[in-house]
Amino acid sequence: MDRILSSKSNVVRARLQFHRQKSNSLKKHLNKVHSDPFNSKKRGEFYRSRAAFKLLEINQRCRIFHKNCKNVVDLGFAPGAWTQVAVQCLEERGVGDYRILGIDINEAIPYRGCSYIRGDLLKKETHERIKEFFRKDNGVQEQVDLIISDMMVNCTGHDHYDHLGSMELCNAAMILAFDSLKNNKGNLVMKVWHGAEEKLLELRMRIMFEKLVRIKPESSRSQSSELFYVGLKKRNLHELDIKLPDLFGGLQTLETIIDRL
Ligand SMILES: C[S@@+](CC[C@H](N)C(=O)[O-])C[C@H]1O[C@@H](n2cnc3c(N)ncnc32)[C@H](O)[C@@H]1O
Repeated sequence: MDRILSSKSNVVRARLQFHRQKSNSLKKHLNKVHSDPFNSKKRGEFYRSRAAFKLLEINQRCRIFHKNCKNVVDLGFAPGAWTQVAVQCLEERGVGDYRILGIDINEAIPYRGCSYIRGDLLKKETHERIKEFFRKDNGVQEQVDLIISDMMVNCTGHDHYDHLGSMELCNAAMILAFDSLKNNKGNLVMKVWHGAEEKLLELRMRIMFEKLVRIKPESSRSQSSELFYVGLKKRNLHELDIKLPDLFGGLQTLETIIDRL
């Protein structure tokens, strides 16, 4: 009987400890949310997520939403805060005839005046659907002025895996940029998860764009490994005789290309 009672009280003690731990971690989470100055609900803003503030900061630094920016692709659209920022900034600049296409592997609710396609950017079929969207009725293919990518894989918590997943998504965004971004004008914003393969990505971006800016926005949590690469003014790679396989070559190939730019 005594043994049953003591094992029962052990169970009760363990339960209490579990609830205490649970409420401690919940408290920690709530503290983080409440003390976050970029929590959009706290700021009474209308954005669908706090991600909006990162893009606002990037735009402040790089002026990506200018008056000649009309065709925009938002990769990793859901829940849609970056598209909200794009609409707001373009309307403020007086751009009325913009076309914004959001792409996400997950289901999402489109934003007013914008379009959305559910698709995986790692699949060729999604690239084809994006091109189709910007093809006019007379068959003329319109080029894109700006690609913004906030895509990220589901974090495993293992930084290196997450980095490799992010690199794959960045490469897919760069392939889209290679095919669809306007020469001598087009810009690309890309979320990058910091890690070992970043050097390759940086060289590719330096080849593809006249200018590369790396930004860690204040609104991005300091403990997070994310940062943003902004490529400004896409070079005319066709004129420079640089093909896609060259761009995805190894370190030595990339350095040789950079030397002759
Ligand atoms: C950080 S969230 C984007 C937040 C968004 N920028 C906003 O402002 O609301 C990252 C998104 O990338 C999407 N994503 C991840 N892998 C993808 C893929 N292969 N193709 C398309 N979207 C992808 C996820 O579904 C997720 O919605």
